[in-house]
Amino acid sequence: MEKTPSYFVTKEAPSRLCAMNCDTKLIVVVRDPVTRAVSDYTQTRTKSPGLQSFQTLVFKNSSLGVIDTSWSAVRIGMYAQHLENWLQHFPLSSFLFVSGERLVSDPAGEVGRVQDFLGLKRIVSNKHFYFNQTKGFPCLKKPEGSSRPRCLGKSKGRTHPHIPTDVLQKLREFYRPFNRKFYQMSGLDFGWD
Ligand SMILES: Nc1ncnc2c1ncn2[C@@H]1O[C@H](COP(=O)(O)OS(=O)(=O)O)[C@@H](OP(=O)(O)O)[C@H]1O
Repeated sequence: MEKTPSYFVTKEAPSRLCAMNCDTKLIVVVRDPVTRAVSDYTQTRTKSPGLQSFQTLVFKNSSLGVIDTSWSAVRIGMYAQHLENWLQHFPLSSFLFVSGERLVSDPAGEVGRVQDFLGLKRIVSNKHFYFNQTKGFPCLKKPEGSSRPRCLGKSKGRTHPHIPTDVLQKLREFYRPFNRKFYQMSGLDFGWD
């Protein structure tokens, strides 16, 4: 098993992976691309505190409101385009799409789907999670080999900066056709718009 978010958006990844093993099972965690873009920006800004504002980076031309698709924070969320590339090499049945939103609201349910997809016994269930009020996210009650609860690290679940509503709205409109196409291709409606 291996994971990195960049596989999904790397042009050469599907052909290379298929050359290695075309029966590989593929799990893709997707969340609302607007929130994803802000999350991505938040992450980059942590590493480069002098980074320009989100609204400066997201537009190619702010007066015309043209979204800059060359900005990776935007490009990665164009899921339909990336999936199209993967479907040249892998059948849809090789994929499990995990909802990033449900991973937070119902972690056991989403992990249950992962276990089924991988042909594993449903070992992880509701009883393994609790909602940590301080973190604001679900955490593991008792990870294997430890007697103490464990949440994901500080870099997961950071507070996002405030982005003006009209900017988010423009981005939401931009993503709508890509989202619709992604729902069609995957056969799943993630309800992002
Ligand atoms: N249980 C739990 N605890 C903490 N965080 C959770 C959890 N479940 C999902 N998330 C969401 O995971 C987001 C970070 O994941 P990334 O995809 O950025 O991770 S990575 O790219 O693989 O490093 C992170 O995004 P941000 O909120 O933008 O930080 C979280 O919203």
